[in-house]
Amino acid sequence: MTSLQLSAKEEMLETFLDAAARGDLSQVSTLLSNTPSLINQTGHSGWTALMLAARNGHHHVAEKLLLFGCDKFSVNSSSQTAYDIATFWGHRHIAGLLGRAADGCGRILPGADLHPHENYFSRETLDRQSGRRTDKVWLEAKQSDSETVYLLFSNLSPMVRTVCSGNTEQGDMKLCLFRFEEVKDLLQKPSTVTIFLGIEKTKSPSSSSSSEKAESLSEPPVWFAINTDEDAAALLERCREKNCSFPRSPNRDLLKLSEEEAGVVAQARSVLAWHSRYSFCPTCGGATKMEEGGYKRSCLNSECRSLQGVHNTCYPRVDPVVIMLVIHPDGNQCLLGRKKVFPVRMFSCLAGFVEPGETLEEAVRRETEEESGVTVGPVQYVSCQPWPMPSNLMIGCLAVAVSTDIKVDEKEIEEARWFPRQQVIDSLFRGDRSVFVIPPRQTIAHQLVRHWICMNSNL
Ligand SMILES: NC(=O)c1ccc[n+]([C@@H]2O[C@H](COP(=O)([O-])OP(=O)(O)OC[C@H]3O[C@@H](n4cnc5c(N)ncnc54)[C@H](O)[C@@H]3O)[C@@H](O)[C@H]2O)c1
Ligand SMILES: [Mg+2]
Ligand SMILES: [Mg+2]
Ligand SMILES: [Mg+2]
Ligand SMILES: [Zn+2]
Repeated sequence: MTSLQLSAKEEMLETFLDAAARGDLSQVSTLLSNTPSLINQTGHSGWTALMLAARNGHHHVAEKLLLFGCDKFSVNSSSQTAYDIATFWGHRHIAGLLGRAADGCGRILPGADLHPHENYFSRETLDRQSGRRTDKVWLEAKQSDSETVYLLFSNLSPMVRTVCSGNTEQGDMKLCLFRFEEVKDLLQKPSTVTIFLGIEKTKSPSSSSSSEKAESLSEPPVWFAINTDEDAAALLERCREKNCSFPRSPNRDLLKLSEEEAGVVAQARSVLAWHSRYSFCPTCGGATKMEEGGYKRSCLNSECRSLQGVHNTCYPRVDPVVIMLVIHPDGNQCLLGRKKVFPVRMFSCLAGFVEPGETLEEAVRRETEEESGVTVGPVQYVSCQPWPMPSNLMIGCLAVAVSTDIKVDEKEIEEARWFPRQQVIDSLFRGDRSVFVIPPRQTIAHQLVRHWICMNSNL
């Protein structure tokens, strides 16, 4: 083989890898059809096409490469598979594609059977249809539609019934769903707050049969949530189901819902909580009225500054919180802390509210330093989680420490420690509670720790 031929081959390989990295599906397909041997080859970076597609979030390219039979278990010089790369960069749709347990990935990657980075409270089962919020006529018509679904909240807790599914995805609690006829008297009461949540997402047309297609011509059901101050016991009698209740401890009880229902509750509870806390205008203290299906409050005082221009006081709040898993400079230990209120032996990631005029990276560094005395260098975003207690957005990061001495802020943290990887694996995968207990899987703290362990699972 001449050197000219060799470089032509190399050039083709680099073109192929570049197409995968850019997400150019048609070029990837053409090159593979002509030269199937390209599929698992690595370029000078030591990365395969699948790794590059996984790095840059190109789902279609990853799918095509798998279809052509590429090897998803090959590793780069840092011993990362394409799955590890997709997970690290937060491309959960690709991680899901690569991590399906059926083909043995679960054996290699302990977390592969759990949707990576699809955090609890984050599944969107409703299409929010924000454009409809200003359409009063449509909203009113939908409120009395017999297909419309209502969730009933009392004191910001949704009515649920206890079930024993035995399946963590399905949950041990189910939302009680109501129809217009069952709640129409509540809708008339001035103290009731009713918000529009969205319409049920339709299934993809290609997967539906012809009878389903005819059905889908009518609009899918619309969902609303109601918060009422009516007597809770009387409200429970409205439900046809048994074992109904309004959970007393949202922090604990709302974690028992299915992934789908948790997503709806995250949205509903945060917006309802905003209405219950912001009934007066933050600018002039005047009375306000609800608008836009519950996504706006406007001041009734015609002189109020908040009526001129756009003001964030008129819209529902989201409070950003950084939550970080701080990794020791040796790469093999992580920093976890415990608050006095935590259950015995539970340690979690450090967390704190982002302050005005602060970047996420700075908030991670400041809160870590305040709470543990540890100085942090590089910060990497991983994934986020709506946390409706009442309306936090937990922004999950990995961070690397540049100092290791711990000095806790005793006002907030009782103890913080470096935990070796082995102890974390024992607690996370073997359920060993002798050293420490990790928060439940529904928390982003748990998922960050899992992410760190899985990232390095085949090192
Ligand atoms: N889902 C999870 O895995 C997870 C884990 C840890 C914490 N959290 C949530 O993150 C939140 C913040 O964490 P933290 O308590 O460590 O924060 P933090 O370290 O900033 O300390 C909290 C204190 O900050 C002050 N504060 C500043 N802005 C605030 C705001 N907008 N709302 C309330 N208090 C504010 C208050 O004095 C409060 O006591 C907690 O309330 C908790 O609900 C969730
Ligand atoms: Mg904190
Ligand atoms: Mg703090
Ligand atoms: Mg703080
Ligand atoms: Zn006002």
